[in-house]
Amino acid sequence: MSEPATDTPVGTVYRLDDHREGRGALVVDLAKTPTAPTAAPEVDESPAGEAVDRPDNPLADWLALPDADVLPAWARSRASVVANVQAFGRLTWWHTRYHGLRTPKYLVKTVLLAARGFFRAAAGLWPTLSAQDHTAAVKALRAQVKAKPEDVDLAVRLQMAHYTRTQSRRWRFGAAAAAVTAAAIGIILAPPLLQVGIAGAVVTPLAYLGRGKETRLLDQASPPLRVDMSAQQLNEALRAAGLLKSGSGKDDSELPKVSCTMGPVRDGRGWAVIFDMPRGGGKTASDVLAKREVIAQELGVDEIQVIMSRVRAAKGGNAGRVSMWVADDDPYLGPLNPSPLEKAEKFSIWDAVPFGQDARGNRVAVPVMWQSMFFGGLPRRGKTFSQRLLTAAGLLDAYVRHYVADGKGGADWKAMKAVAHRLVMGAEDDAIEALKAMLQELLAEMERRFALLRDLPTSVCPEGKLTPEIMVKYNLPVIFVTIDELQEYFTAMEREDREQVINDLCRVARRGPAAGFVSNFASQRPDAESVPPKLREIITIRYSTQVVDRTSSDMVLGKGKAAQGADASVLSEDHKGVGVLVTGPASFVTVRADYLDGTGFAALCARGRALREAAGQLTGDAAGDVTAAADAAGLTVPAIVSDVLEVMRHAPRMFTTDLLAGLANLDEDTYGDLNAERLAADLEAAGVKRTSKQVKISGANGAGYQRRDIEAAVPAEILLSTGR
Ligand SMILES: Nc1ncnc2c1ncn2[C@@H]1O[C@H](COP(=O)(O)OP(=O)(O)OP(=O)(O)O)[C@@H](O)[C@H]1O
Repeated sequence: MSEPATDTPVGTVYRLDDHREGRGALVVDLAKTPTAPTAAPEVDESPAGEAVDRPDNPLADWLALPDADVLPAWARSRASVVANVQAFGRLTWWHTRYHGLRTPKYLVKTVLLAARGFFRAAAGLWPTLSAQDHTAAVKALRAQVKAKPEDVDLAVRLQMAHYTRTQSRRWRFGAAAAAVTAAAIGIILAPPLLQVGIAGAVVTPLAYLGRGKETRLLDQASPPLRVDMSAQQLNEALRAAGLLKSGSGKDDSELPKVSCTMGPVRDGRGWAVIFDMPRGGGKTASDVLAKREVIAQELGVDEIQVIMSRVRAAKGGNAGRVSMWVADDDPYLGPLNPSPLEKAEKFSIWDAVPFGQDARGNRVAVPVMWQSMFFGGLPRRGKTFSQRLLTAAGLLDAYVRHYVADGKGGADWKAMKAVAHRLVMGAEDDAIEALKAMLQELLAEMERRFALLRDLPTSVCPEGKLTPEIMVKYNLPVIFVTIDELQEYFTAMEREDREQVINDLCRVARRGPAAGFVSNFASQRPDAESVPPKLREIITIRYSTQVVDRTSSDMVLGKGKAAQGADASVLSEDHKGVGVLVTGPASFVTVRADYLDGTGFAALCARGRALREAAGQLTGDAAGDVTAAADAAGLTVPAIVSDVLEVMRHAPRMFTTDLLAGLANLDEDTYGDLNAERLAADLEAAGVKRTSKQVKISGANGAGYQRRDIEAAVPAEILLSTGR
C-alpha cells in the first residue's frame, strides 16, 4: 500500500497485499525499465470443438474460470493465517473481558425485563384466567333478566351461567397457582445447577416477552482499532471525511458504501484493506489519499499510522481503488535499523543503494545512477545521516570519485578527507572560492566526458551515456557530488555569486547524469533562498525529514506534494531519520532511513581509501591529505596539528582569530575555550615551528599561521607518501 497519499513509487511492489507473497525488498525503481517485448500470441492448436470459451459455446459463460483468488485474503499465506487467527483470539478475549465486566448490569437488566415480561404475560393471560369467555354470556343474560324480571327461565339461565363462570375462574386460578407453586417448590428443592437452569428457563422467555422495540440487553462493544477493524468503521470514517454521501434520517443500508476487494484483514502489525470508492459519488482514490488526516482522526489513530496508496491499473486497480494499511502504533519508531553498508566490503554504485525501510518493514533501496537527490528538513532530524547513506555506498566502489562540500564544515563530513577528490569545508570566503572552483572543475570534466562519449562508436556507447565498461576502460569513474548545508553557501554569497552557483548546480544536476554524475544535495531551511525552486525541480529524488508545515514540505518535496499526501509535516520530533521520499510525479513513500553514525561512516571512508589505493583511484585532495595519509598508515599526527590543517584546508595562511573560530566550529567541546596563547603553546608542543608570527592576507597584516609550517610538523614519511 503506498503510503500516504502515497502513491506507490514507480515500479515498486508496494506490499499492501503482502499476504499474497513473501515480503521482499522494495526498490524505488526510478529508471523505468522498458517492458519486455510481448510474446507473439499463441495459436491454439486444440480442436476448435473442445474450446470451452468459443463464442458459439452456449456454456462459455458458465464454464469460464473466474479470475479471482480461491482463498480468502486472510488464508493466502502462513503468516497471514497466523496473524488473523491471533487477531481473532485477541478480539474474542477483548469481548470476553468487555462483556464479563458488564455481566452484573446485564443480569439486573434481564431481571427487570423479566418482571416486565411477567406483567405482560399476566395481562395477556388475564382474560383466560378470569374466564372472560363466560363473562359475555353472563352479561347478555343479565341484560335480558333486567328487561324481563318476571321470566324465571331467564333467571335460572343467568344463575347457571354465573355458576359456570365462577367455577371456571376457580379452576383456572387454581391451576395457575398450582403451576407457580410447583415451579417454586421445584426451584427450592432442585440442586443448585438445576435451579439456575430452571430460573434461566423461566426468566429468559419472560425477559424476551418484556423487551421493547429498542431494547438492547448487551452494550454495543466497539473494540479499539488495534483489536478489530471493520468495513463499517471504514465507511463511517470516509463518510465523516465527506468522501461518501451521507443522508440524515436515512437507514444505514440505504447509504453508499465502499466495496472492499480485500479485508480488512490482519497484516503484520496492522490492518490491511483494499477498497473501491462507489461509482456515482464523484470521489476518487486521490481524494481519499488527500484526506489522510481526517480519516485517521475518524479511525481514532494518528495519521502517521495510516498508510494509503492508489492501486494502479498495472496491479489490477482503477482510479477509485485505494490500498490502506492502518498500523497498530507508530510504525517509524522502535529499534534502529543498522545500515547493511556498515558490514559490506564492496558495493557497486550501479546497484540500488540500501536506504531504509517503510512502515511495514519492506526494505527500500534507491538507485542513484542517472539521478540527482535533494535532502531537506528541520535541524537534528537526521537529514545529514540520511544523505550520507547514499554517499557512503559510493565509498565502497573504487570507481566513484567524490566531490564534497559541507557548508557548516563540522564533523559530519570530515572523514571524507580520506577519499574525497575535492573536499570543501565551511562557507567562509576561502571555502566559497573553493566551492566555485570545484564546480568549475566539475563542469569542465562534464564537457570533457560528453566530448569523449560523443566520439565513441555506437557499438561501445549505444545511448551516449556512461556504462560500467566505458567507466573502467576510459577511466571515467562515477562522479558523486555531495553538498550539505547548501543554505550556508547561499546566505554567505553575494546575489550574483549565488545565481552563478545555482546555475552551475542546475547544470550538474540536469546534464551530469548522462556523464556519470550523481548529485546529492542537502539544505536545512525550507525556504526559496535555501532551496531554489529552479534547482529543486530538476532534482529527481527528494527526501524530507520533519518540517513545520505543508508549505515547507512542498518547498523540499515539490509543489502540491502535500496535497497528494507526501507531507513531511506529519512527522514529529521523535522521527529521527524518518522522511518522505519522493521518487516521481506520483510516487512517494515514508521511509525510516538506516542508521549509520559518524564512527561507522569514518570506517567506511577508511575502507574506501584502501579500495581506491588498491585500484589506483585515490586522487585529488585525498591523495595529498597528510592527516588522511597518517590515519591510513596508522601513524598518529597530534590532534591539534590535524585539526588546524583541517581548518586551513583552503588557505595557505590564516589569521589566528579565524583559525580559532574555525577550530571552535570543527569541535566546540575541545576548542570552544581555546585562546591565541594556548593555541601557540599547543602547536609548539606538537612540533610546529613558525617561520613568522605575522601573516599578510589580502593586503592586511595580522597575527596568524602559515599552512606549510603546520605541515612541516607531520612525520616525514607521510609527507613523502603524499608527494610533498
Ligand atoms: N536513521 C536514523 N535512525 C535513528 N536516528 C537517527 C537517524 N538518523 C539520524 N538520527 C539521529 O538524529 C540526529 C541528528 O541527525 P543529523 O545530524 O543527520 O541531523 P540533521 O537534520 O542533518 O541536522 P543539522 O541540519 O543540524 O545538521 C543524529 O545525531 C542521530 O542521533
